[in-house]
Amino acid sequence: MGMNQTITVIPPGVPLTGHVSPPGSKSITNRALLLAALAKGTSHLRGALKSDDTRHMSNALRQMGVTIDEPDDTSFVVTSSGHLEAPKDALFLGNAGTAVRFLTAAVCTVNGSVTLDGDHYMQKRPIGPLLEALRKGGLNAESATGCPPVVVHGTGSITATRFEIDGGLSSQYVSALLMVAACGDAPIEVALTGKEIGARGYIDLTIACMRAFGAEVEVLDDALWRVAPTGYTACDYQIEPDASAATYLWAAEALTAGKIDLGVAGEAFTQPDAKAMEVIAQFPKMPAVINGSQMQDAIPTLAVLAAFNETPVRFVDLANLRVKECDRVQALHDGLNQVRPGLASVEGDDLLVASDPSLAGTSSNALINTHSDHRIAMCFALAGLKVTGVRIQDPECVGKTYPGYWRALEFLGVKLVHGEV
Ligand SMILES: O=C(O)C1=C[C@@H](OP(=O)(O)O)[C@@H](O)[C@H](O)C1
Ligand SMILES: C=C(OP(=O)(O)O)C(=O)O
Repeated sequence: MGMNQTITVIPPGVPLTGHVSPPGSKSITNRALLLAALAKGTSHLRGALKSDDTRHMSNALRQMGVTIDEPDDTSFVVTSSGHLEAPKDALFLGNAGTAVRFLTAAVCTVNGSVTLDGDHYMQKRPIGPLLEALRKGGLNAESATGCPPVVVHGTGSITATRFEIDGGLSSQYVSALLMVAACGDAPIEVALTGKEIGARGYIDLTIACMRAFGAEVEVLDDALWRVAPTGYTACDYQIEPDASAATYLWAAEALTAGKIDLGVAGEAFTQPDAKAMEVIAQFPKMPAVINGSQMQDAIPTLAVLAAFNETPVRFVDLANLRVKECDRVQALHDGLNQVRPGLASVEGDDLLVASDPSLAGTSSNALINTHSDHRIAMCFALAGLKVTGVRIQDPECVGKTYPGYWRALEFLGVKLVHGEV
């Protein structure tokens, strides 16, 4: 499989019904793996995601002396001395934003030099603000381009008492600093500067996970946190299913008027993208304006759903989507216009989806350039449930966060045709 491979989704013509569980949360798995690696002793992580992103995180931690066993498809058993050792080779982290950002801060605890690199997509994803914050905190972290590769020279201790971070481009910078802050020599304040950050819910996830591993985090106000120098304590940790993955199943259900049992109630999710459920439940009467800032990874799902809505939808506050695995505003625009010319337009960072309920049942010759972005592949498969002829390029890219995605659709009765371009 690769860039030349395609999957064509055959519209099922019937409501999709059945039981399909989304995999474990990527965001929580990568936080828990890191915190378990920073804790002395053995932690059992259950309900975890096994995918490219969590493989990159776990392999990097193994390179730094942490033992990670995988007794089954959804568990990691992490045994650590509580300290990360300098790795012999560079850490290769693919296109895993969480792994790159969280580890860039965490490896400041290493006594020695660490190089963190990713694939050519990752080498275009900005990390400058995080490096700047670490440097102002007295740490030595640099990159020639403002993107990976990053080189960190650690002394084995963190003497900073305050980190200041502009999280306007990515909330992951803030999460990264909060998590490493518990490993400081003294209490560390983490303060937001600059613009409002995107999905605050990811900061809540970070703090919840830190507390589960024994950290003490005080929320002083909505732009300031104080983290005590407790380090982390090993624990047994249950990871909830992935809310972003759930959005595709919720949307598939709405589009086909089906009934898909995810085995978990929407209200049970603590991840930001669970907010999309309320919007999906309104289909085909979705709101005229949808703000993407607090559920950014769900926007591709909602944008494709909007194409079948009764009325047009304007997606606003999407600047952050331009620095994801690809420029998602552009990729959604291009893909929707492949499905039917005129379906989408872009104004600044807003995406306007023209919407047309009569799109369902039509044919197209759409070839979706996914740019190897898992979310672009997964969301356009939804268009294929209603429009004949939608071909998704590089379908294996779903392995970043949802390796079982195509199997899940097949399990629900969707026929997929494999081909090549
Ligand atoms: O903290 C996290 O787990 C994530 C935060 C978000 O990134 P940004 O903060 O860069 O928007 C999100 O898009 C990403 O998939 C996961
Ligand atoms: C943006 C994403 O991932 P990350 O930033 O963790 O690479 C995503 O999963 O949609």
